[in-house]
Amino acid sequence: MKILVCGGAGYIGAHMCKALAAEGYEPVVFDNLSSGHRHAVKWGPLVVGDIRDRRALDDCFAAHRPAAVIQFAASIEVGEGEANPLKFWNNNVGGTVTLLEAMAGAGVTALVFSSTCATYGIPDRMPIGESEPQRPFSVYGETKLAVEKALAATAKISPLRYASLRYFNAAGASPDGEIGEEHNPETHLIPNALKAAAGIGSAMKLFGTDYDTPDGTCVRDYIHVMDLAAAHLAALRLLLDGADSFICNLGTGTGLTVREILSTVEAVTGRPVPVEESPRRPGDVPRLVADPSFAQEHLGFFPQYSDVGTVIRDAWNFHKTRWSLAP
Ligand SMILES: NC(=O)c1ccc[n+]([C@@H]2O[C@H](COP(=O)([O-])OP(=O)(O)OC[C@H]3O[C@@H](n4cnc5c(N)ncnc54)[C@H](O)[C@@H]3O)[C@@H](O)[C@H]2O)c1
Ligand SMILES: O=c1ccn([C@@H]2O[C@H](COP(=O)(O)OP(=O)(O)O[C@H]3O[C@H](CO)[C@H](O)[C@H](O)[C@H]3O)[C@@H](O)[C@H]2O)c(=O)[nH]1
Repeated sequence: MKILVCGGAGYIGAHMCKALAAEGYEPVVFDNLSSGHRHAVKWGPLVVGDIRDRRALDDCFAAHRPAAVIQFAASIEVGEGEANPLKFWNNNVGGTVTLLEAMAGAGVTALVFSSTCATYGIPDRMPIGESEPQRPFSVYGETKLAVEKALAATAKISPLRYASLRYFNAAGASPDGEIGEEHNPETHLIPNALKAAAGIGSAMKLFGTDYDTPDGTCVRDYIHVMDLAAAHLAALRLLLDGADSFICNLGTGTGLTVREILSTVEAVTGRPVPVEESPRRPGDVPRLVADPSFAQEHLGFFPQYSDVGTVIRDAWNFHKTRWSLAP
């Protein structure tokens, strides 16, 4: 059975394709390679195209006849969204709307969508449940929330059924080191800390040490990309079996501070992480931790890889090879 994976040449999408292939599905990647990598597409065909290009999508649906779509394609760098909001509205909202139109045209009714904890903004309660108000703090979060609204409205009047998965912080890499996180520029904490530990570039900037958290640094809920892929598979299976639409947080329920991550990076790599304490990064919120109860009940989702040592060991294993460091 073919599954169309939009954004499948990117970080999470590539891990998804590997997981799909391991379960006997054929992932067809549709990606414009704006931030993804041709070398990360290994488990099925790559169609180079843009989700804003209706004709390219129609041709792809006609050629491959996928049973469902998983939609990762987006602009994801929060700071870039503040500097260039129209790029984010055009790509994240315009692109996904065009994809929905093409799906309707092709008669494909099942969609798994990458949403984000960034749609919650600064939450009133912690951990964050799915019914927490959504008041995004960034253009990026606004665009993801807009897509969620487009999905809800479309599902009301059409056969579309969707799963909107609100990820917390994706991290880690395939345990065999075959694929991993290769954003450029990289803004995420764990790869940046590993880079600093490896002695590549200058010290890592630690953004904000005066938050109201146990050690003054931001708290996040890090989820291994393998566990994310497993949750997508579970969501996909439900939709293929005819389940109704649903919205689901994907996190572990455990919050870690930036300093806790840095000390685990030092323990795993056996190297110090040079740090430059810096002002708060605009758009960061102090604390984001998921309530994973619904994912547990609905998807049977119990992370297998997301303890922080495994997350960082797998990421380090991938980057060591990429940076040609001695084993
Ligand atoms: N990385 C995280 O921690 C995180 C957290 C929450 C949500 N998400 C969401 O998960 C998804 C995947 O994130 P990622 O970290 O793998 O990002 P990524 O940048 O590695 O992957 C995105 C992929 O989409 C492709 N793409 C972008 N615009 C496109 C377009 N118009 N047409 C076709 N392809 C296009 C890129 O080339 C890339 O391969 C995104 O939607 C992101 O918002 C990520
Ligand atoms: O070089 C760095 C990188 C990050 N951080 C800090 O580490 C924490 C985590 O930052 P990340 O950039 O790794 O992750 P975010 O929580 O900012 O980002 C996550 O949430 C975003 C929305 O807020 C998007 O969804 C994004 O894709 C997802 O990874 C933050 O306190 C950040 O300030 C640093 O101190 N130095």
